[in-house]
Order: sequence, then C-alpha cells, then structure tokens
Amino acid sequence: MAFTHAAYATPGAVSTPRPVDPQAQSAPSSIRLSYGQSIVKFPGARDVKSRLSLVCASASSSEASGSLNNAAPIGTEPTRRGRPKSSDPSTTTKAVKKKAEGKPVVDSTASDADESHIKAVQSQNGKPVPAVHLFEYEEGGPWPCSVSILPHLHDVAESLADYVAQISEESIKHRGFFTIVLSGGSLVKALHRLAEEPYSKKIDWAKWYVFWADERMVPISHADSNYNHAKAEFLSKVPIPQENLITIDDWDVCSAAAHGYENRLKELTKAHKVLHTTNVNHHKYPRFDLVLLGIGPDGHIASLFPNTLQLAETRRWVVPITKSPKPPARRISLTLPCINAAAHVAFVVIGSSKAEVLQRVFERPALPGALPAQLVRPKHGELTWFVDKAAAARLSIEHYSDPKMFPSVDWSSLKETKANTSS
Ligand SMILES: O=C(O)[C@H](O)[C@@H](O)[C@H](O)[C@H](O)COP(=O)(O)O
Repeated sequence: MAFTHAAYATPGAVSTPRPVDPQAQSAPSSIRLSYGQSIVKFPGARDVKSRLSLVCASASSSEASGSLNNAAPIGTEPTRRGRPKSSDPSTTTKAVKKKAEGKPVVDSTASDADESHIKAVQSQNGKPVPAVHLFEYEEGGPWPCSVSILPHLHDVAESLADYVAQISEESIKHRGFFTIVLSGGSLVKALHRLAEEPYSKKIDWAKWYVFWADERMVPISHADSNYNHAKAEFLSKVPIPQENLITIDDWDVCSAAAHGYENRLKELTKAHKVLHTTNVNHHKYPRFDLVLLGIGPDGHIASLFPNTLQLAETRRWVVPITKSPKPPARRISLTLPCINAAAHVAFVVIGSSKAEVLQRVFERPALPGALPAQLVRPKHGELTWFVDKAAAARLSIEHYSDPKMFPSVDWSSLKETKANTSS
C-alpha cells in the first residue's frame, strides 16, 4: 500500500457545520419546512476551513490514485471557534510547490503513461521522500445554496425540468448555446419530464451541448456507459443533434481518455465559443451553464471518491481514475475546480438509500476529502439541491437555528457572503 499516514491529529481541526436560514436573521426561531414546492434557502453546512495533508510514502505514481485512509491535518491548530488557525498562504495548496532542501515537491499537473495524473515525489538527492498534498476548502464561512425538498420523484422531475428549462433559455438568450453536464446513476431518470410538453416544445434543443461529469471506460454502447444510460432514459427522446453530445471516444486507456476529453473541451472553448472559460485560482476552467450531479452513499460525486488524490487536482479539467470503489474501476471524471467553475451546479438526490449520506453532507463535519460532495462550492455560481422527501428524512432543518444543535450562527459573515453573492 502506497499511502501511510498518521491518524487525524485533532478532530477539533474541523469546525462544526452551521446550517442556518438567512430568513431567520430577524427571528431565529425554528424554520418551518413544508414539503411540496417550498424552497428552503440556507447557507450550506460546510463552514469549514481546514487543511488535510496527505502524505505519500512512495514515489510510485501508479499508486497515487489509491485511496488514503488515514490522513493527518498538519499545521492546523483549532482556534476557540473550532476553526483551524493557520491560513498562512505559504503553506496552502497554491503554494505547495516550494523547493527547499529536504522539502517535498508536489507536481499535480504531471500526467503519465500509467494513468496517474499526480506525480507525488521528487527529491534533492535521488532518494524518494514523502510528499505532501494539501486539500483545502476554497472559502471558509457559510456557503449559500438552495434546497428544494419535494414529495416524490415526479415532483423532483417537474421542479428540475422548470429549473433546467429556465437556465437553458437564459443561456441561449445570452450566449447562443446551452452547455449541460450529466452524471451517471439515477439522476438521469429525473430528466424524463423535460422530454414532455410543455418543455419539449419550448426548449431550443439544437442549441444544447451535452457533456458528462464522468464516464466509465467502456464502449458507449455498453450497459455501464453513462452516455448509453442517458441516451436511453432521456437523450433519445429529444432532438439534440448527435454531434452536440460530447462523448468520450477513447475507452482503452484512462489517461488518454482523460486527456482526450479535456482537449475536446478546450477545442469547444476556441472554435465556436460553445464553452466559455473562467479563471479559478489563476487557472482557466470551462464555465458550463449547468452541471447536474448525483451523490453516492459514500459522498462521492461524478467519479471523485472520498480521500483520493484526484480531489486535490488544481489544474486539470479531467482526470483518470483506475481504482474506483464503485464498479467499473476505470473511469474519467471532471475535477472539482472544473465543476466549481460552472454557473450552476445542481444535485439530484432521490430515495431513502440517500438519507444517511445527505445528513452527513449537511449536518456532520468532515475533513476535506472525506466527503467529496461537501467540496462542491461553485466559485461564482449557484448551488441547488433537488431532494425527495425520502432522501431528506434524516435532515433536521427545523433545528438549524438552534445554537445548541448547530452552534453559533455568524450573522455578520452571512451578510457578507450574501452581499458578495449578489454583487
Ligand atoms: O457514473 C457514476 O457512477 C456516477 O456519475 C456517480 O457519481 C453517480 O452519479 C452517483 O453514484 C449516484 O448514483 P445513483 O444515483 O445511481 O446512486
């Protein structure tokens, strides 16, 4: 096993999440949640600014795609409020490439033949040295999102159809195209309503470009293919030109497929400006109009799984995965910064089997990397959750303003976040 590391140094390095209702500012009593079309708006539960250091003991890049089960936050000292004190930029992810004697150097941009995109170790004297990679939440403080809790799958489908149709219309009006990213799994079922009236008639399907957040390394005709699944459930029922379905052509070698898909996206940013780009932390990423995500029982999104180095990617748009815990093992996935560069990101979460993970995402602190869904924080975009009643069963939204359950609502930083968002 390539990775070894110390256990978590201190659970206090991660603050307790603070989901709150902005509307409760004047009357922070309980939030009444009525199921149906009501939308509960509150900042996300991920008020965490913490760093997680992953120590790679081996220089073998082929092992860099393995998972890291025990990782220690280093240099993070809990403050009185439970937040890590250190935010010294010289020790953050952005600055991790420091070269000092005996200090490890992480090159997260390297790619190689054995399908790993992260070269973990270099050394001054030729001997392997441990390398450190840092995960970090982009922002501390409350993270605004909208949560729509609906009774059943068909209500989710209706609400989602309205939402997608509206973003499609706005995007086509402003840019002439609509770029939508699909994931695999059950979310595609919820899209069927779009193929029916009135949506089917009013959407300008010729302007749609469809991408995949992740794809399994199988031919597109294979039952496991996310493209195939989306085609059967939704795409075959609407008149999107086949050439606007941006599929993964090469399914032999993960690293080649990841590069190929990334290049395809880059071409679309140049040729017809189908895709716009935006800068995130000084790197260019595509700005999709909408990314739709499902969530796995372990909190994975797309094919980004808990405690894997792919989560720490800071430059690539697409990465290979060779050891996915969810079969099939070989996949490619958009990276977190790529997802977070989108104008809109929406989760679709349906069924009682998602109740536990949804509760963990909203109400439990996790170290960065342990719950990838908590790392979805669109930098200059909007985050929305479409959840059915069964999946929401374990959420205790009515207690979100109770300081005993969800401590210390920081109203001033909430105002700041809202102001920034609206500017
Ligand atoms: O290709 C995949 O496996 C997916 O893109 C994956 O991220 C999926 O969206 C979730 O695992 C949820 O899937 P379910 O909704 O089917 O549980």
